[in-house]
Amino acid sequence: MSLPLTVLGGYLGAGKTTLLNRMLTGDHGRRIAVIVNDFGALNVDASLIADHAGDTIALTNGCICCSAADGTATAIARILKRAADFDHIAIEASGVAEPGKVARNAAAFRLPLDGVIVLADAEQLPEQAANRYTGRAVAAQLRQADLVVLNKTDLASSDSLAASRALIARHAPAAPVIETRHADVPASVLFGAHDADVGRPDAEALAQPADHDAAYKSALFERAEPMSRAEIEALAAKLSAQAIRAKGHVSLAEDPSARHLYQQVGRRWTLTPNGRWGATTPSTRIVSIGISQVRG
Ligand SMILES: Nc1nc2c(ncn2[C@@H]2O[C@H](COP(=O)(O)OP(=O)(O)OP(=O)(O)O)[C@@H](O)[C@H]2O)c(=O)[nH]1
Repeated sequence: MSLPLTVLGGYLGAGKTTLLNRMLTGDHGRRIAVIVNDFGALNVDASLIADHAGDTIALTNGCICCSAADGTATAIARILKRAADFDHIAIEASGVAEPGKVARNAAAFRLPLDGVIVLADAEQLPEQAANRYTGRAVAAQLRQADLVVLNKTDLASSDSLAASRALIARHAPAAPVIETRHADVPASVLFGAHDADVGRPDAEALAQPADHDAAYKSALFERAEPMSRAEIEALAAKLSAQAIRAKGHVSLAEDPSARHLYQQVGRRWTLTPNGRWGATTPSTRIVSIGISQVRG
């Protein structure tokens, strides 16, 4: 029995986990097995994924379209052993992965590809596309999309929204585009994104070797003692100057019993309560991804 596969791609912080959670909690009755791949040493995404009727398999340390491709194969094989328990497989690729390559790696299992959905950050896309380090990856991701979700329209200025639309039209001219806040895409659009008439992975781009593990560096900031809000602000200033994306949990001195979630995309960061520590020893662990390493 084979299960339809959806690959969620898109650059670091574009909203893939947010969209995945919508897929998992949507009122569509499908039981979804999930494979998530975080680039850094912590699989923060796995801890942010909503409760759902399927399984979540987390793959860390490497990008699943290149070095960790074997991990994907093992994860898919594990899911297929219990295929009767699921209706669908969703893979959230890391933010630096080429989702078309992830879909191609999964093709060995003869899973029907339901769609490659690529998220784009309406606020940051123009800058990411113009950046000499990130531009190629962002363009390749868009070219591989069956459906583009232009997300974070609430944060984007009218100029960056217009520039984002133009970039998508250039790199993914055949793909339908849906503009969203907080990846609010209806289930009817989420499933069945792959249509024979729309864009498909760019064969030339897929043939090129990728080595994202060499191009990007991930660093882990760890602190056992609780950190004050002022210390977090100072850390955020440093991280946002050096890292494209950072996320992790924070032990906040001002609110020691609550676990806090640090999320940073580009220069924008948030710190929000995220459950309690429970049996886990409170500590701060933030993984950052950038072109250069960040040390605490
Ligand atoms: N304001 C705003 N924030 C958003 C929106 N979508 C997602 N976010 C926030 O942006 C941050 C990154 O979202 P994620 O869904 O984790 O992004 P991601 O693509 O999974 O990130 P990586 O896996 O690290 O590449 C989180 O803090 C989200 O809550 C949106 O439309 N508007």
